[in-house]
Amino acid sequence: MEKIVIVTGANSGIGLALCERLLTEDSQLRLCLACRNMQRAEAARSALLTCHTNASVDLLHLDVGSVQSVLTAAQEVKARYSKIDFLYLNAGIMPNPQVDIRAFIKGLFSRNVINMFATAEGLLTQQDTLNSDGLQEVFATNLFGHFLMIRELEPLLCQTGHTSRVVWTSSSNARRSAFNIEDMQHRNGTEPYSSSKYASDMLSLALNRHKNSQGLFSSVICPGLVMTNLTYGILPSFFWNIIMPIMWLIRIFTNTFTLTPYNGAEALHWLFLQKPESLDARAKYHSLKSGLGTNYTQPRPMDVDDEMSEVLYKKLLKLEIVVRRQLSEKNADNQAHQQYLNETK
Ligand SMILES: NC(=O)C1=CN([C@@H]2O[C@H](COP(=O)(O)OP(=O)(O)OC[C@H]3O[C@@H](n4cnc5c(N)ncnc54)[C@H](OP(=O)(O)O)[C@@H]3O)[C@@H](O)[C@H]2O)C=CC1
Ligand SMILES: CC(C)CCC[C@@H](C)[C@H]1CC[C@H]2C3=C(CC[C@]12C)[C@@]1(C)CCC(=O)C[C@@H]1CC3
Repeated sequence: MEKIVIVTGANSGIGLALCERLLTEDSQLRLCLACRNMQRAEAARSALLTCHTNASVDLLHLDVGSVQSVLTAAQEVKARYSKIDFLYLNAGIMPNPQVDIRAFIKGLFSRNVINMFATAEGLLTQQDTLNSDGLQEVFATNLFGHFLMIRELEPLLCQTGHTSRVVWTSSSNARRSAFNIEDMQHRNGTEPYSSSKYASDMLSLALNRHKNSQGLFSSVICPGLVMTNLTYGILPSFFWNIIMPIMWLIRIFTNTFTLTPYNGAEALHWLFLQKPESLDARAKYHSLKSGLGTNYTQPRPMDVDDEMSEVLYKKLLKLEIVVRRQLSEKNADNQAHQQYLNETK
C-alpha cells in the first residue's frame, strides 16, 4: 500500500530537499506539500515532477501560524486521506535575527569556540511579534500550529493496527536556558527561536509518552547549519559566499556544518527508513557531514525531562481550548455581522 507523507514548509530549503530525497527513495509514495505560499508550492511541485514524472505530489494550503488555517487544512487532510504514515513538522521561522558580533569575537578566543559554531549559543537574538490569534508568532509557527495539527489529525495518526510517525525539525540552537515554562510563548525574552525549538524537543518526548500505545511515534532531528532562506535572513547571501571556504574549514572541527539542504535533510530521510521501535525518544537525530564529505545521522541525548515536558503538554492542551473558543466566538461574530449586513441591504 502506498505511504502517505505530509511535509510542512515543503516549498524550499530542507523541506523541499527532503521531498526530493523521499521520492528518490520510494517512487510509490503519495507526497503532500503543506505550504502557506501556493505559488511557491506549485513551483516546488513542478520541480519535483520534472525529475519524478510519475510521482503523486499533492498540495495543501497551510499557514501553520494561523489557527483557522490549521483547522481548515486538517479538515482537508481528513477528507483526502484515510491514514498518515509520516507527518514531517518542518515549517519554521526566525524573524528579525541579530548576531551579537562582540560575543562572536569573544567566543572565537574561548575554549567554547566549537560549541559556539555548532549551537550559536549566546550569538543570536530575534524580535518576535503577536499574530492575529494573539499568539507569539515564533511559538505559533514553530510549535503550537504543529501541535494543533497533530491534535486535529489524531483520528488518522492514532489508528489501531497502524503506525504513524511525526518528525520535528528542531535545532542545535534549542536550549533549556532559553525556555521558561511560565512563559512558554517567550513573550518576555529575546530568544524565541531557541525557546520554540526546545519546546518542540520536550513536546516530542511527551507525545511519545502519551501516544506510543496508540501507534503514534514522534522523533526530533537537527539538520545542522544549512544555507537556506532562513540563514540568508541572518546574514546576506554574498557574505555567506565570501566566508564559504572558512565554513568548509570549520566543518573539519564540527560536522554540524552540513551547508546544503540535501545534507541537512539526511536525518529526516534516515528516519523514514527506520522502524519506530528502534528509536530513542530522548535522542535528537543529527544530520552530520564529515570533513571527508560523508553524510551520516547520529543520535545525541536531548537535555529534556519528563516532568517539565508533561507540564508543557498540559499547558498546550489548555491553550488549545482557549484558542478554539476564541476562534468560534470570532466566527460567530463575523457571521452575525454578515447577517446584519445582508438584512440591512
Ligand atoms: N537552515 C538551518 O541552518 C536550520 C534550519 N532549521 C529548521 O529547519 C526548518 C526548515 O527551515 P529551512 O529549510 O532552513 O528554511 P526555509 O526558510 O527555506 O524553509 C522554511 C519553510 O517553512 C515555511 N513556513 C514558514 N512559516 C510558515 C507558516 N506560517 N506556514 C507554513 N509554512 C511556513 C516556509 O514557507 P514560505 O516560503 O511560505 O516562507 C518554508 O517553506 C525550520 O524549522 C528551521 O527552523 C533548524 C536548524 C538549522
Ligand atoms: C562562519 C563565520 C565566520 C561566521 C558565522 C557566525 C554565525 C552567523 C553563525 C555561527 C553559528 C551559526 C548557527 C546558526 C546561524 C548562524 C551562526 C550563528 C543557526 C542558529 C541557524 C539556525 C539553527 O537552527 C541552528 C544554527 C546553529 C549555528
